[in-house]
Amino acid sequence: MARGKKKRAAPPATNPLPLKRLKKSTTNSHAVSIDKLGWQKVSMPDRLDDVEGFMGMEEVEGVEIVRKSDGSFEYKKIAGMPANSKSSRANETEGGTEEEAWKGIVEVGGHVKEKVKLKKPKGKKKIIKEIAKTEGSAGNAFAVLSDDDEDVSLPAWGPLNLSLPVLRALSQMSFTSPTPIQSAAIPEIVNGRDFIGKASTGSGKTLAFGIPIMEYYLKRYCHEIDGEIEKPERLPVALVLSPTRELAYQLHSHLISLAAFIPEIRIVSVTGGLSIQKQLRQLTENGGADVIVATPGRLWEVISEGQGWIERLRKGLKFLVVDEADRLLQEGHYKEVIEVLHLLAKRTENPDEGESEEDRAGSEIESSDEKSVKFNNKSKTREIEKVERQTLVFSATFHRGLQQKLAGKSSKKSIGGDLMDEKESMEYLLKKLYFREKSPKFVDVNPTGQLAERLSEGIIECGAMEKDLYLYFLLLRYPSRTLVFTNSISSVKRLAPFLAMLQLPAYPLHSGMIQKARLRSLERFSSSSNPNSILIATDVAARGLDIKNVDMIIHYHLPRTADMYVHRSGRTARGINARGVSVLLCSPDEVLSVRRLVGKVHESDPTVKSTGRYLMKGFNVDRKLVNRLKPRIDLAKKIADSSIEKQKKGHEDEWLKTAAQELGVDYNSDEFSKNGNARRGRQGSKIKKDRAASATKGDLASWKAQLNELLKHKVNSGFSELYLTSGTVNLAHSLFQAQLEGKSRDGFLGLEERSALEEVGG
Ligand SMILES: Nc1ncnc2c1ncn2[C@@H]1O[C@H](COP(=O)(O)OP(=O)(O)OP(=O)(O)O)[C@@H](O)[C@H]1O
Repeated sequence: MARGKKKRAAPPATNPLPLKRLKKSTTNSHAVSIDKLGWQKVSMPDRLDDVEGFMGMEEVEGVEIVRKSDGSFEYKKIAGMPANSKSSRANETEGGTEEEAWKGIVEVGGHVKEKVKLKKPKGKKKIIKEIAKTEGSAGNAFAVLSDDDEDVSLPAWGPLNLSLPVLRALSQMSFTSPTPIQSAAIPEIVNGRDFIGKASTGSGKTLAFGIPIMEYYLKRYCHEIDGEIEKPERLPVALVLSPTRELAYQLHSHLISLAAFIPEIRIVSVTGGLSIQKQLRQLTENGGADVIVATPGRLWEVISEGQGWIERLRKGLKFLVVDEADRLLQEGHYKEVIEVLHLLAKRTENPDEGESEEDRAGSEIESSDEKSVKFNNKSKTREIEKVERQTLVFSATFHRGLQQKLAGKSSKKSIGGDLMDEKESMEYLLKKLYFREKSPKFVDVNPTGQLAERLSEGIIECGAMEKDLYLYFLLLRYPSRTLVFTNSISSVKRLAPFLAMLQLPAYPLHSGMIQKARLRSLERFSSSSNPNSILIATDVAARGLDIKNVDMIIHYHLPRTADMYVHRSGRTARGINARGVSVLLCSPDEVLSVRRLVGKVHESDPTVKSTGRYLMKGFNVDRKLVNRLKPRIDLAKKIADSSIEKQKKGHEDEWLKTAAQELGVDYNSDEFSKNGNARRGRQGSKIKKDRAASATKGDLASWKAQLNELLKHKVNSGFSELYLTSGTVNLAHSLFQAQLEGKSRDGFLGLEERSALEEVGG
C-alpha cells in the first residue's frame, strides 16, 4: 500500500485553497474514481514564462494508492486530508500554522519516493476580513486601504474606487495608473452598462473588463458570516470568448494575476488541445468555475455535452466578454460563436418563450427595440438587471460601418439588401450579441489612430527573391526580440530552420503545430534569458498576444488587410511608454498595395487628413553591406532546400511504397519519379527539387562546413563601424536612443542616419 502524491497533465485554473493541518491517518478511507480526487493545478509562473512541459499539470494530495492483485490501482482519499467543502475550508483557515501545514513521506511500492510539504497561503483570512470592511464602508475600498494598509498606495487608481484585493494585485503587477481605456471602461461596466471599447493594441483592454469582473465577484461571493465565507449558489459569473488558444491562455493567466488576492475564485480556460472530459471536470470540481475563458469551438463542444451547462451559464453569467470582437465575429468559421450566443441569450432575452429559432432570426431588429423599451421601463429594468448579463466587446479595430453606427452616425450601408452581404457584415453579427441596451456605451479612446503611439513604421523595398537576404540583414543588424510574420505555414516551416542554420534563435508558430509545440515556441521566444529571440509566425500570432519586450515586427509577407497590419504591428510597443518598430519587406510590385494599406490605417490621422496623404518612411539600406551577407544566405538556402526536399521525398516514397504494397506491385522510386515527370511535363522546378533532394551527405556536410566557416567571421558593416554578428547591436538602443534624444518620431534610425531614409509616400 502506498500513500501518494500524484501528478498528471490537465489544468483546472484555480487559486490555491487554504489547507488544513493534516493527519496521517489512513483509516476510514474508501475507493474513489480517479477523477473525483480533487485535483489542483500545479501553480505556474506568471504569464507564459517557464511553462515547458508543465502547462496543465495537476496534483492531488492525501491519496492512498493501492495496487490490486490484478495489477490495477485503486485510489482512496485519506481521512483528514484536504477536503473541498465550504465549511471544512473555513475551518482549515483557522487551524494550521501560518506556513507549514503538514509534512509527510510519499511512498510508492514500499520505496520512499518524495517528501511532501504543504503550505497554507498566507493572509487569506485577513483579506476576507478586509473585504467585509470594504462592503461596510459603502464600497470605498480606499478608506480601508488608507486606514489599514500601508504597503499599497496607488492614488492614480483612486477615482475608480476599487477594492483592496484588486488594488493589491495592481500594485503587485506595478501598474501604478490606469490606461485611458481602463479609466473609460471600468466605471461604465461597474455601473452596469453594456460596453464596446476600441483602443489601440497593447493599451490594457484585458484589465478594462477584468477589473469589473473581479469587483463583481468580490461583492457577490466574498462576505464573511460567522467566520465563514458566504457562498450563494455558485455559478459562473463571466464568460470571455477569445479567437485563439494562445490568446485564451494569455487572458486566463492575466486574469489569474489580477485575482491573486481574491479568495477561492476559480478561473478556468476551455480551449482545444485538452480532453473534453478533463475540461468538464475542471468546470465543475471544487464548487465550479467562476470565470471561463474559452475559444468558441471548444466551448461549443463542451456545452453540447449536456450536464446542464447551458442552463448554468444562462442563469449565472453576469458578463459576456467578446475579446478581439471583429475577428471573432467576422470570420466564417466562428459559426460556433453565433450558436453559443444564441443559446445563452434564450432564457433572458427571448420575450416569447414559444417562438421558434427561425422566427427569432427573422425578427432581430424588432426584438432589440422591444428589449430597449422594456429596459427603459423602471420596474421592468430592475427585474431584467437581476437576471441579465452585460455584454462587453473589445478590439483595437472595428469594421468602419460598425464604428459609424456605434458613434451614432448613419451608416452608408443599408441594413437590408442581399442576405449574404448582411450576414457577413459586422452590423448583422453584432445583433447576434443580444446587447441588453439598444445603444451600448461605445468608447473609442484613439479615434485618430489604431496603432500604438510609440510605434515607428518603415518599409524596405527589395526583390521578391531577396526577402530572405534582407530579413537576415535586419535580424543581424538589429538583434532584438523580433516577430516575423508570413502568410503561409510552409514559409514558417522553411524560415525557422533556415535562420536556425544561420545561428539565429528562431522558433516557429503556426496553427498546424500541436498545442504543446506552439506553447514551447512561445515560451522560448518570451524567455527573459533569450532577449534576441525570433518568432516566425503566421497570423495566428497577430492578435492579442502580449509578450514582453518585443522590439521589432517584420512583415516578411504583406498583411492581407489593413486590420491585420494593425494587429501584427501591435505585438510591439505595448503598455505604457513602450516603443517598437514595424518593418514591411516589400517587392517592387507590392509597393502600390503597401501604400494603399498603410494609407488606410493612417487615414484618420489629422496630418493625413489635412495633407491628403501619408508618407511612409522607407529604409534605404546599404546594398553593398547586404551583398556581403549573400554567400551565407546562398549556402543556408541550399542546405535548407535540400533537407526540405529530402523530407518531402521521404514522405512521398513512403506513401507510394504503401500504395504499391496494397496494390501488390513492385515499387521503384526512380521509375515512379521518371514517369511522374514525363506526365507532368513541368520538369524545370521538379529537376531543381530533385537536385536539392539528391544532394549527397557529403554535399550537405561540405555546405555546412563552408557556412560555419563564414559564420565564424564578422562582417564589417562599413556603415557605422559596427561589425555584424549576432548580439552586438541592439535595435532598441539605436532606434530608441534616437527617439529619446528628441529626433524625428517618424525617422527610422534617427537623424544621424537620415540619409538612409527616403520617402515612399502613401
Ligand atoms: N494600467 C496598466 N499599467 C501598466 N501596464 C498595463 C496596465 N494595464 C495593462 N498593462 C499591460 O499592458 C500590456 C497590454 O495589455 P493587454 O494585453 O490587455 O492589451 P490589449 O489592449 O488587450 O492589446 P491587444 O489589442 O493587442 O490585444 C500587458 O502587458 C499588460 O500587463
